[in-house]
Amino acid sequence: METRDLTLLTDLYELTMMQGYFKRYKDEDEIAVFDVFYRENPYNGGYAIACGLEQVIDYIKNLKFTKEDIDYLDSLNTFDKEFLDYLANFKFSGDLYAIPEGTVVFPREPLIKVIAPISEAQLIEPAILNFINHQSLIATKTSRVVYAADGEGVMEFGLRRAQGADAGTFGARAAVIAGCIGTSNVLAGKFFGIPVMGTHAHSWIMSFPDEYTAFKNYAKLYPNNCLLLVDTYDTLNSGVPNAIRVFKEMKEEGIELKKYGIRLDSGDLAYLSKEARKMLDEAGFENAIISASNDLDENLITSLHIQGAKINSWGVGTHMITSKGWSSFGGVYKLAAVQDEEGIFVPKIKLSENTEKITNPGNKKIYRIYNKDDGYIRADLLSMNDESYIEDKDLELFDSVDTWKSAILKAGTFKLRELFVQVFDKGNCVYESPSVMEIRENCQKELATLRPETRRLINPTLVPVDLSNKLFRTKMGLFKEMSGKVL
Ligand SMILES: Nc1ncnc2c1ncn2[C@@H]1O[C@H](COP(=O)(O)OP(=O)(O)OP(=O)(O)O)[C@@H](O)[C@H]1O
Ligand SMILES: O=P(O)(O)OC[C@H]1O[C@H](OP(=O)(O)OP(=O)(O)O)[C@H](O)[C@@H]1O
Ligand SMILES: O=C(O)c1cccnc1
Repeated sequence: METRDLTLLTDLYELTMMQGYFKRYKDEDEIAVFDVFYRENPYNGGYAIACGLEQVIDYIKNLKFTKEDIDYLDSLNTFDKEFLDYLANFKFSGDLYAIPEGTVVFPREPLIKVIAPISEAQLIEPAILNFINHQSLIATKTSRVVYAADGEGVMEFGLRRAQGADAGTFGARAAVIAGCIGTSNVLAGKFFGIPVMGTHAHSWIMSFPDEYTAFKNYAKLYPNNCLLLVDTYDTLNSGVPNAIRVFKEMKEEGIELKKYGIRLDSGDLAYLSKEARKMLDEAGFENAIISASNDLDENLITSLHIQGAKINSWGVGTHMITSKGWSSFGGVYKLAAVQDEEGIFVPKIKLSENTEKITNPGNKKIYRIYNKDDGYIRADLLSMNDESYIEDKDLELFDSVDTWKSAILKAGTFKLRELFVQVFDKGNCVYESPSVMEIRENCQKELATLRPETRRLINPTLVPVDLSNKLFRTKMGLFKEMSGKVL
């Protein structure tokens, strides 16, 4: 897709702090480590899906203050000439590490780590959080809807109800990554190379003198993709009989309908789908698809399955694209370390009355630990960047919240994988994003590494995100040092 200049997509306080850092350090900024992480799984689920990295990459690659940007900032009467001259030559010069898109992730582990001069790292905070928070939320919501659909295709229909054009378009990207088979959003199809699909609206039926004529015209025009919306007048007395009449006539005329069936968009979807299934089967159209839409979400789809609904294709819009019921992913960007004169990263901690909100200090990395026998994720391990762990040595894990809890994993019972990939090296992009359809495929594999008990929609078993011995000791040391101290 075309690149956009989003350099001013930041909060004013980042720029005012930047000017302060600039005056303080002049030639060489202090190098800082910032972590992007979230604290609570959306919908009280068992996981989230990391999404939005490609947009972070595009944004950072295109960071550049234009003359118009500088003139605008000048007009705010807040920034001096020396600082504006510095901005005019600004380029991101830092490193960035990330968990690849489509990976399942858990609370309190960094999805992205930025190591950069503090002013640069500060500027990019809001945009990074904007991309990651939005797409990770929609991807996580979608994976729940797709889970409920249990192998039946889910089409993303949300554009018209999304909170703006970006939400509709990047939301469609996230939805396809998390398992939707396609989207009705044509711009998203063009930008991201994802399948576009759909049926037709009530207006098509209403524009003809009668329902039969509307169906017939549609079927003749689109014999390869002919899902007829049957609820405009009377689903069982008019819509389904007219659809069957058209399917029969097309057959008699020797026109093969490839993908065909009906869409239900109102009324009791369980009852109507069962009745429609009987009518279609009796007429010899056993392979006709029955698609349903109308304010669906994971709970309604689950309920419709329990009710024995004969629906085998789902169109989901409003509730998925707006993540109804969980309005924000809640991702944050927190300082974890600063580099001293010797180049050593000095860990920093943010205290809180709420132990869950105390940050994990230091320049860190993440190991994912899989059970050797069944391949499921056993835990994630946050460690300091200079530590390394191997599979043939026992592994000690400390709980990151209830720090008195620890466990030892026996060597040979687990497999390890480091989650971070390097994305920027001294300002140069060293990572190529896979295509959206490749990320989608990878996401399916990722979801299969979650135990069914973690994937379920209600009261899932949580995956622990633990600390290494060194990180645990660093955290405790800083905690003791800082608490009670008036700073
Ligand atoms: N069998 C069912 N069990 C639970 N919920 C259902 C069932 N069938 C439909 N629903 C849901 O009930 C809600 C209301 O649907 P209904 O069609 O009655 O109202 P509506 O959307 O206001 O109708 P209309 O589109 O005709 O204005 C929708 O979210 C729909 O998905
Ligand atoms: O219910 P959602 O999950 O948001 O799915 C998208 C909805 O958008 C359309 O309705 P709309 O009334 O906008 O247009 P229509 O005339 O095509 O039904 C469609 O028929 C779905 O009901
Ligand atoms: O193609 C469809 O059926 C469709 C597209 C957008 C919204 N609702 C339905």
